[in-house]
Amino acid sequence: MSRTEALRRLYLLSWRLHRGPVAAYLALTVCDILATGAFALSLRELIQAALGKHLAPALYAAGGAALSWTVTIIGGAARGNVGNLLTEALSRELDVEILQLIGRFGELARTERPEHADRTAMVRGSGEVIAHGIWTLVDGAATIVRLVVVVGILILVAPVLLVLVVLLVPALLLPRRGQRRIRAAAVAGAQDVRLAGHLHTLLTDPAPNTEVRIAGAGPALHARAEQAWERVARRQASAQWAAAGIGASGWALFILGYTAAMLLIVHQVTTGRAQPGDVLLIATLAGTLRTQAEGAVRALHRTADGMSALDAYTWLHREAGATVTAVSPGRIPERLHRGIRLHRVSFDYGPGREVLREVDLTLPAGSTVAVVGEHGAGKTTLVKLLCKLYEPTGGTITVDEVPLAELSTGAWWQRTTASFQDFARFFFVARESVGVGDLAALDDDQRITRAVRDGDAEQVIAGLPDGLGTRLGRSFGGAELSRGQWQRIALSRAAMRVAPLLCVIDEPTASLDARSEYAVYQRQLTMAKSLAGTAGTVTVVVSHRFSTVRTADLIVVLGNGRIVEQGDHEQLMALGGTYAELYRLQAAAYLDDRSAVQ
Ligand SMILES: Nc1ncnc2c1ncn2[C@@H]1O[C@H](COP(=O)(O)OP(=O)(O)OP(=O)(O)O)[C@@H](O)[C@H]1O
Repeated sequence: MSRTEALRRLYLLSWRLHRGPVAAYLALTVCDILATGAFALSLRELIQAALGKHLAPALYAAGGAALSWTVTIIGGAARGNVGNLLTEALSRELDVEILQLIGRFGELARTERPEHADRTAMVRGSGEVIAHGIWTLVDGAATIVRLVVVVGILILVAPVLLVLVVLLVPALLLPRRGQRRIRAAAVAGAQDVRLAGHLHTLLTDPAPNTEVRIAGAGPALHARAEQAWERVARRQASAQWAAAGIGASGWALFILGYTAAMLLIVHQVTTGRAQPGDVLLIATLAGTLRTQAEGAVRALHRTADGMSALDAYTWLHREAGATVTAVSPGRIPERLHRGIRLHRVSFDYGPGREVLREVDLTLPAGSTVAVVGEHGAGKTTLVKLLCKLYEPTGGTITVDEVPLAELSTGAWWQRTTASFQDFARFFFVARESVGVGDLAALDDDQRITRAVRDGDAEQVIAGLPDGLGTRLGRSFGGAELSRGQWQRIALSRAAMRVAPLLCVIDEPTASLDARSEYAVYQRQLTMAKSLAGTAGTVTVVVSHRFSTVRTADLIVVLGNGRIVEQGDHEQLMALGGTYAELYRLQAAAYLDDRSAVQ
């Protein structure tokens, strides 16, 4: 979508939303332009009639000037109010649309790129700036028409004053160059603004702030945030000064021209080639010219902000469009018959950051697969590839022999459930916090109750004052949960879908004690078995605790981006490799712990 298309679209949207106010705004704008011309002409008549001592024409001209002045003042105020109403209505629509567009980004790799994050941060919540810019643009156009009217009258009186109009051009155009500098400074500082925002979150959000306080890192983080803001302020200040200098040089030329024109008219009056009234008229009109030109420049400034946000909005449309129009000819099977296969799959987060290297792996339909390995081995990356959150940079993933890349991302997500270690906390009532796992079933209490059971969260819900109707999250006056309890809510959410083809549980029990972990895992296994019968679901569990995953059908050990070992528990123990060594180490540590307790 180009800028022109976006403008056209937004004006049409405003027209559809508020025909009456749009029509009123345009009518008031036309009246305002006419009133400006009428005022200047009435003034001229008034001066001529007064100098000629003609009372009646002087009175008519005075009436005309008063009327046009009234239209300018009252109409201007009304136009301001109607403009605000239009801006507010459009900004609400835009903010909703912007959120929807951001929500359409499928692949994480793209959204994680810093330049992508910067532009998204610029466009998020910018509905008001865009809407304001859209209506300021109309204002600017009206100001330019008013200028043309004033200029026309000026030239009628004294053609030599055309030079003033020529001198207005640099005065009007140079500030745009200054504005471009200011916009470039905003773009260059976007990363620092985000950094400062992140540091602000660390310093103010209760969860990270606890850690920050205990670590005594507060002052250092404050200093970093200050440095980031200082960099932003320095860039902006230098751009603002440069813009002010450029703008002032344009106006200096105009003032020189204005002084010369006045001297010329005075000279013409003294030599009898012009009337004394012309001096007054020209002084008034030149003043109006300057006011209108300044108005046009101000409108340009305000429009420039709106246009830079509009550019980010058109970029957002293009990015979201690219995601939506991706060809997805493959059909998602009703149930899995063969399973999911990785053929020489590689993935990197950027040049030189390869995390997975030529991984070959078969996840048979109906199986439970455990992925284990050291920190940073690539376990989460692997399951995110299966979830189609990233596209492999090499090789292919197939679902019953259909390449995953050919399946629509949205449709695949409809048949996927996932619970990650950095799970989300929805500060809604508990019913919604679970039900959001399958929006279509948000009102289905039976499904939600079953999901709560499958997520082993029955006790959590029972402990809440209004059960499933309790609001969660203290920041909204609701009940606060422990991390482990939030995690059970997340597991319940993941259990909402009826027949997923892929069920991912990444570190499902990291916040739970050993007994709870065992119970949850058993429950997940039972669920996996039942889903395997319903839809041939592949359940992938990522875990560091080998004791809990020993019953999985297949255990995959990742190391250095490759599969080091795979098989079931007995096979891997018999192999006597990494798995066997780590399993024995964990078991010994557990026994030591127990004997220490006894
Ligand atoms: N979004 C990202 N951008 C860039 N690099 C990333 C990103 N996510 C992970 N990595 C890098 O990829 C590597 C593998 O990370 P991944 O989270 O897949 O490991 P993991 O085995 O799940 O680790 P853990 O057991 O600690 O959760 C790490 O070195 C990490 O730094």
